[in-house]
Amino acid sequence: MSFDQIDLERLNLLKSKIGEYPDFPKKGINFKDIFTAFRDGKVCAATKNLVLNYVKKNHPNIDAVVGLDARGFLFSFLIAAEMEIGCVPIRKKGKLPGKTEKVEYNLEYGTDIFEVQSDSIKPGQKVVIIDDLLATGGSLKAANELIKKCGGIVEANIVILELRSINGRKNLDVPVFSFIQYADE
Ligand SMILES: O=P(O)(O)OC[C@H]1O[C@H](OP(=O)(O)OP(=O)(O)O)[C@H](O)[C@@H]1O
Ligand SMILES: Nc1ncnc2[nH]cnc12
Repeated sequence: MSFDQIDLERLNLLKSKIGEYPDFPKKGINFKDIFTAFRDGKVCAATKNLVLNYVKKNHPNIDAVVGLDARGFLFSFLIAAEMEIGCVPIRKKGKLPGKTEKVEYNLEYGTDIFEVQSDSIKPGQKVVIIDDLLATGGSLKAANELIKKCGGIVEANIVILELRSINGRKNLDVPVFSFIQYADE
C-alpha cells in the first residue's frame, strides 16, 4: 500500500505524537498511547483524513464497520458516518443489551470476553473490523470469530499501530492492514 504525499505527511505527524509508557499496565509492556497524539487537534484531523481515505479507497463496498472496545470506536463511527454504512460495536462482557454472541480471548496482559449483539450483523454482510493497535492479535481473532458467528464476512482487519515483533497477524485469517509499524517491541 502506498500513500500519496499528503497522507504520508499525516502518517508521519501521527507517528511522531504517539505516547510511550514503559511498564504500563504491567512490567515489560511498552504501552503505545494513541490518546496522547489526539491532544493535538491537527493530529485528530490528519488521522481522520488518513483513515477515511484508506478505507474508502480499499473497501468501498462494505456494509458496516465494526469497532473494538474501546479505542476502535474512535475510528469506526467516523468511517460509518462518512460512508453512510452501519457502525457495530464489539464490547467487553456485560456492556451490551439483548442477545449476544461471546468469545473469550487472550491479551498481551491478561484475558477477557468480547461480545457482539447477535442481530447487529445480517448474514452475508461484508465488514471491516478496526482497532487502535495489534499486539498478540487475541482481540482481533476473537472479533473475527464473533462476526463469523453472526454470519458476517470479514473483509479485513485494520489497525492504526502494529507491534510487529509479536507477530499477532499470524493469528488472523483475514487480510490485515496497519498504518504504523513498530519493529522492536
Ligand atoms: O492484539 P492484542 O494483544 O489483542 O491487543 C490489542 C488490544 O489491546 C488494547 O486494548 P485493551 O484490551 O487494553 O482495552 P481498552 O481498549 O479497553 O483499553 C488495544 O486497544 C487493543 O484492543
Ligand atoms: N503495548 C501496547 N500498547 C497499547 N495497547 C496495547 N494493547 C496490547 N498491547 C499494547
